[in-house]
Amino acid sequence: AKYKVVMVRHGESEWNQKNLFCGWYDASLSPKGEEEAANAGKALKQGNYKFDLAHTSVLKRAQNTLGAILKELGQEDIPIFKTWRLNERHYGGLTGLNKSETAAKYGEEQVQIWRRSFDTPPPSMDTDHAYYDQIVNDPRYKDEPLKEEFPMFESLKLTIQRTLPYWNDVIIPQLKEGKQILIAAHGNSLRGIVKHLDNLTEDQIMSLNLPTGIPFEYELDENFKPVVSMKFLGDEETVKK
Ligand SMILES: O=C1c2ccccc2C(=O)c2c1cc(NS(=O)(=O)c1ccccc1O)c(O)c2O
Repeated sequence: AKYKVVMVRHGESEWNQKNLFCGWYDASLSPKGEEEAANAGKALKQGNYKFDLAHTSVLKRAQNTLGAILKELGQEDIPIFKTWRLNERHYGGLTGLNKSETAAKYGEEQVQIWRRSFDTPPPSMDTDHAYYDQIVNDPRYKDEPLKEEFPMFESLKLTIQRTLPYWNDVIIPQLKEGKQILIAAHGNSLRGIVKHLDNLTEDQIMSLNLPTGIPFEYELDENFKPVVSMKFLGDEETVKK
């Protein structure tokens, strides 16, 4: 195929482990997540992958997944682009809540509505939220997003709408230049790219849960249409999961 691009969802975070909505909170990888990241690097090394550059989010669980992979590959010196547009979906006021707290606060039926909907947003993260200051005042966001576009909540639709411009305006031109690219990001930002590439419906993308720490490859034709979609890379055992 004319183009290839490799993507990987970051390894398990400490908040995934505790089943908390994480979103824009900058949680660390759990020990398991670190191991998943190293295994992803081993799988890519096995496949003899050579990257020219990488893209990731401004969140350390994705950045550290990328770092572990590049360390395994011995390619730690390639350019790394970090962008809020590849961040995880912003879960607004649900950030930091677990399953029972969410159901207790909003009711089971509201949870089911949120789970099933593409464009129903969670409640906003208000200024009194425990993590509001830590997130909004983070120096990483000094230049962007702009004040007026800084999200306080996101539906999956809104997440995809702010991820796709980065794919189209930054990554596609680099693919056209012949760059071999690795993207280490989050479940929902990667859903946006996958939905776009495979022209999936809202229901199809909502039922797709990308596994953590298992790289997958797209092979694209000259019009960036998939010739091979989501080919998982890894040892037989891992890929079979
Ligand atoms: O409440 C939500 C939700 C609310 C607002 C936007 C998106 C979602 C959402 O995407 C979601 C939810 C719950 C669960 N399962 S859960 O009810 O077991 C659950 C709740 C809270 C924290 C983690 C849990 O696993 C999911 O698997 C989801 O994908």
